[in-house]
Amino acid sequence: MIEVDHLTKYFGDRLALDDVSFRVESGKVTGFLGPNGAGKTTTMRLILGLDRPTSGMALIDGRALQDYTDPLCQVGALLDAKFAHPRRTAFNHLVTVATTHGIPTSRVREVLSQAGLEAVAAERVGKFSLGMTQRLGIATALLGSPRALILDEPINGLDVDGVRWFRGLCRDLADSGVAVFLSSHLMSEVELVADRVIVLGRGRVLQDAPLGHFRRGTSTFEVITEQAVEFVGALSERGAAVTIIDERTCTVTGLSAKEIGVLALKTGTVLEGLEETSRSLEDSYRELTDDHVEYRAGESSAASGS
Ligand SMILES: Nc1ncnc2c1ncn2[C@@H]1O[C@H](COP(=O)(O)OP(=O)(O)OP(=O)(O)O)[C@@H](O)[C@H]1O
Repeated sequence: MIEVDHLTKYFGDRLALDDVSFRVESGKVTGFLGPNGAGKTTTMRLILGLDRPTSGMALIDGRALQDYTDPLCQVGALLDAKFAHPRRTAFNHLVTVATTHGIPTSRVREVLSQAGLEAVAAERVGKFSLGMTQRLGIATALLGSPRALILDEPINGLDVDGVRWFRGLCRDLADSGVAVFLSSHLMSEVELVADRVIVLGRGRVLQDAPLGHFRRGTSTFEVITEQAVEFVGALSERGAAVTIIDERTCTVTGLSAKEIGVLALKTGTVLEGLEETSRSLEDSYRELTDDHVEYRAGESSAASGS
């Protein structure tokens, strides 16, 4: 398990992380979402001991990563897509990392197979597409059979096959007890693989919940009735948010289907239609982070403090 405990990080006078705490549990895939500049990479670097926090700490199964003698067997990481020397072959890159960490070459063949890179093992890394480079980065992270995996934007550059492969890999690793922690700025990527989602905005945790929680918050119902005018009044009085579509149709959020049905019964409203029309998870994630976006198209510099 990865424990992040009250991490705060300043770069000069710039506050990048503000008292961030969460857990990444073993046996689960945890998505780490947030807009550009939210602090995802900074958090991952602090967990890996690549930067020092201003305050707080990050622990892997109760100890800082630097305190382990076999860090590669504790945490495998992919932070930078340009991690390998471009003139090395994929095989040689993996062998170099393996031998410097006392890992046998047989493990290199295993991770090449896991990453679907056997056919290109003898090719130079410099010729790899972004997707192949991501696969090699993930293979490298897997070398030490680690108990936790930290992957920064791993889906970036993967094609449809690659995403399917990655989803299966994450599931298998989590099922074998690994704590999988992966970042993205897109909910559409994270919802494919994650059990739990942590949303970061401007250095703060905005949400930390199972994926299903995001789905629950997105239920909208389309209601069709000849008595729409009266029923809209009753729905609003009951605290629902109602949008009138036409004289017979409205959409309702904030109530369950059962609550809408009971209200219709009580008010003598004949419902001709009651259908759930969920918004996408991406919509609810955008809504959550909208006030915390640091960089937007058309803005020349980062907004601050608002
Ligand atoms: N070495 C550094 N020096 C100064 N500021 C930094 C440094 N690294 C990160 N920052 C700042 O810290 C904040 C968080 O950056 P970080 O890269 O962690 O965000 P992120 O969520 O990973 O974003 P992205 O999705 O764009 O990679 C940003 O405002 C960034 O400019």
